[in-house]
Amino acid sequence: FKRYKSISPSIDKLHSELSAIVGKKNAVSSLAAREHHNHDESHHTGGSPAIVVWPNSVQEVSEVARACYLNSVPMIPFGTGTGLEGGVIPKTESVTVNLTNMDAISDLNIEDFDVRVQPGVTRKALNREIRNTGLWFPVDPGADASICGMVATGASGTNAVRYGTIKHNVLNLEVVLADGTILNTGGSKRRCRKSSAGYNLTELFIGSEGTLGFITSATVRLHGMPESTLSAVCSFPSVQDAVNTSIQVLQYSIPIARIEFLDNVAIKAVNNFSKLENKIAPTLFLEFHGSEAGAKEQVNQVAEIAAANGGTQFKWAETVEERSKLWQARHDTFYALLALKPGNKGYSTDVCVPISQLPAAIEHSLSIVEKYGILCGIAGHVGDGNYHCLLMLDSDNESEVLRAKMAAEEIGRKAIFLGGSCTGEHGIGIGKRELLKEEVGLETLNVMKGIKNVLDPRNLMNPFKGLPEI
Ligand SMILES: Cc1cc2c(cc1C)N(C[C@H](O)[C@H](O)[C@H](O)COP(=O)(O)OP(=O)(O)OC[C@H]1O[C@@H](n3cnc4c(N)ncnc43)[C@H](O)[C@@H]1O)c1[nH]c(=O)[nH]c(=O)c1N2
Ligand SMILES: O=C(O)C(=O)Cc1ccccc1
Ligand SMILES: [Mn+2]
Repeated sequence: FKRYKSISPSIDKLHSELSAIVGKKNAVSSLAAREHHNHDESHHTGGSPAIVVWPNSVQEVSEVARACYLNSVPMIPFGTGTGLEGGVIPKTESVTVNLTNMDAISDLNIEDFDVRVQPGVTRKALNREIRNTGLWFPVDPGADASICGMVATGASGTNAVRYGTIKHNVLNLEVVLADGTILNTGGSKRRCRKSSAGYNLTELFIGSEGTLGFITSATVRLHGMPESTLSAVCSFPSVQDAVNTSIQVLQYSIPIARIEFLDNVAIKAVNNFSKLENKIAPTLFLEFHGSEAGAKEQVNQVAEIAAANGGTQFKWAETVEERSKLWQARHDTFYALLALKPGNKGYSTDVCVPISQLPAAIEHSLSIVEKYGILCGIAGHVGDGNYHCLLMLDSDNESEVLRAKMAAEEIGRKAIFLGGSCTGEHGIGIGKRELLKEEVGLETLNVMKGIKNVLDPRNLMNPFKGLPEI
């Protein structure tokens, strides 16, 4: 294989220093390693890292950070690379720190419903490990992402309407700062449900996208498995009818576990990709958790609301297999949509609005994609007011790339206008830095920059991501 030819001699010096810390085979500049770490699952592109390192412990992460810090070389934390905002893509000559070798699950406290995971632990791996405890970890982005990566992006998924996002499920974080300092955001060994002690540094790191430091372990909450789980699909005459149903379900405070919207394009894509036979119509995928009687009561209430909005009778996923096929199809919607136009890339939007504004926001998004002539499928965690338009684009078609970018920006801007956010769960990454400014305002942005400056004064942690330029 070809070795990386550094543009600065300091990279070669740093490479030997890193090899001394993590071992030669864990500090690599081969083309394969560099290419493996030059993309995520988004349409974003950029460069490759100069060196990739695989530390095996928090001490090694700290020493790696210290070496990069002293050599003034940028660092990029890398989880499972499933991000949708280009967060792991180098924009400058950098060292990528792949944290997946650190994959311990420890401190499982069944009575307290909590556990500690290192960055190599994915949400599925954790759930496999604890399957016999009667507990589970509910935060479920479509991909089998690392839990620490989910913390870094402020992720959520289909269960958030009932169980919260990652933010509501983190109790403490161990982090390594750019200069190698190791700290616990809530204090060493803290794992209580509540604390009013000092500033909330745990939340500061949630959604920090690798720009403040490395998350080297997360203490997260677990939940009891429900006694009864019922899943169903319901289709509606219009997008508005489906969305109104989800708003009313929330207004009645029905503790629904999952309420996911797919538009016609997404349903067609999912049918093809996952071999399902749903009616091509605006659709809700639903799930109810509770005692047997409790789940049934929720079903009756939601069925009544759906019927009042013109919804069809529920089509039930009867068996465990059918149920997991249904939710796997929902989790694969991104790839199902991409498969509609092979060779195309998907530009995903991720707006989140107050639920009362969902109908206006979705209607506006549909008018924007029509205006720009972009093929788009919509999938949404409508119970949270969060939905994604996947804008399909041929990356060789300059006009289409530009039109998709403009459409995504207008969709984000409208959400901000409606009191919402340009990103509910994917993060700012490379593409939404200007929207962040519009969303939070200059004063707030300046405080963010001040915090960044204190934690990372040399701007070495994942530069050109998250925040607009300092
Ligand atoms: C098909 C499909 C479906 C979905 C999604 C992706 C795909 C491909 N996602 C997006 C993605 O799974 C989500 O953003 C994950 O949180 C990313 O976790 P990774 O470990 O892959 O982070 P990845 O390695 O991609 O990194 C993402 C960002 O976090 C930083 N980072 C990663 N690990 C870190 C660590 N230990 N310390 C510090 N920084 C770190 C990186 O530097 C980067 O900026 C998603 N998301 C979502 O919220 N809801 C959803 O429904 C979906 N659905
Ligand atoms: O499936 C999801 O919820 C995602 O976040 C990924 C995605 C993005 C855009 C369209 C469909 C799915
Ligand atoms: Mn999503």
